[in-house]
Amino acid sequence: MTDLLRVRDLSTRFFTEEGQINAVESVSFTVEAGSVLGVVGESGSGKSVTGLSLIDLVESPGRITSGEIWYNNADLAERVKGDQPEAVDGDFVDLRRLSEAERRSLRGSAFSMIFQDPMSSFNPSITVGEQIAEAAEVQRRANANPRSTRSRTQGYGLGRMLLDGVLPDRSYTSEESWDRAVELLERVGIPDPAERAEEYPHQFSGGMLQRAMIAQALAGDPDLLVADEPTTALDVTIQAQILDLIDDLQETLDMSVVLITHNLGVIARVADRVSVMYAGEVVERGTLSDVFDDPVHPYTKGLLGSVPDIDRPGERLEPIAGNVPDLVDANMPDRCYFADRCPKAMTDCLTRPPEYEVSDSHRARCVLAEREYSEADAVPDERLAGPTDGGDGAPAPDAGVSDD
Ligand SMILES: Nc1ncnc2c1ncn2[C@@H]1O[C@H](COP(=O)(O)OP(=O)(O)OP(=O)(O)O)[C@@H](O)[C@H]1O
Ligand code: NI
Repeated sequence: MTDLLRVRDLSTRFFTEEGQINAVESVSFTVEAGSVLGVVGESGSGKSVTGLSLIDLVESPGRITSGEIWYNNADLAERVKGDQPEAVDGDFVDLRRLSEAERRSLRGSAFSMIFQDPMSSFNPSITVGEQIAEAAEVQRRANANPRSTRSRTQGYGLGRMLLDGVLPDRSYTSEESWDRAVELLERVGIPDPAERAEEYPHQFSGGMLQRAMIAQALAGDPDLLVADEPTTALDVTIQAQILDLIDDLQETLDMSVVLITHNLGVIARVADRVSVMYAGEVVERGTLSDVFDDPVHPYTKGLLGSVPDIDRPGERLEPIAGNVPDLVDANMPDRCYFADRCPKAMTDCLTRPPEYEVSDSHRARCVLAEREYSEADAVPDERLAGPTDGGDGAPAPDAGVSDD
């Protein structure tokens, strides 16, 4: 299977008054062409910021601070090669080394995104059909003249992303784009699409509007759709329908999907590959079966509810008690970020673990990929979970930890 995206050591930080927040920390993963990558993890683990980073939508005070995002696109590689040979490797282009204008021109056409709340993607005072036609129109014009995608900011999530603006009336969109909008609405399963296209967002149910947002995201025929909690706000039956739709579109349109969710059931239903995020890092990744049937990281096992208590009776019976670290750089311990919550923490875990290779397809940022758990090496509890260290990264002392 060919790769669509190869993400290497990507880090995204926010520079806030509270300090530097390491929202995404040296993350690597691959998105295969024509497949679904599920990104799962607790709230605050960096899933959304990872998705935004992929399509270059991180806003101030945040920015990508390092890493590479290699995108497989032979035409783009050919176009860029002359000016920027260092940004090209075969058919792959490192998006991070492209100009702002070049990256912008890929939004909507190469990459698109949908969110949890479709209402935020639509302007309430413009018909749904018109807004989808605008997205189609922008892509049509961009395709005609790839270097001139203009921006007009107005502030509706997806619309803004796709066209950076809302055109004031229908005269700006062509008949062709309107027809395309109706076709897209039909494609996402909206009955009577020609009539529904004339309606306003508030006339759509939540599920129907979610479908319409997907239609809008598909207007540019993207290679990659990033779907951030696309079904979280919907009731269970509708959730299943939307997931099936995304799965179906992924196959018939031969695009790749990055599906962000905290729901393992959602992942199990549609993902081919899985990245498990914890505290801004990908702690385990692999095929669905690598991660679900053969998890290595105690965090993954905890998420799956399969950490056996019998290994350490009487201790941490809750699979994953405690909270995700706050990701403020100064508070991040110089040890495995999960060690404080881990039922299998060993002295090895007092240094930062690399990503270990479990198999060709499977990686885990945990020493248990290499060795068995040993009771003899268990870390004394005083060295974990206490107040954060003094900043030099040394573990807290073994004795004399005060409780105040
Ligand atoms: N605009 C911002 N300014 C400052 N910090 C931010 C901003 N956006 C995100 N963060 C921080 O980045 C970290 C990762 O957030 P992110 O939204 O990616 O988590 P998530 O895994 O998507 O969580 P959830 O499941 O709740 O959506 C969090 O610590 C969050 O506070
Ligand atoms: Ni999120």
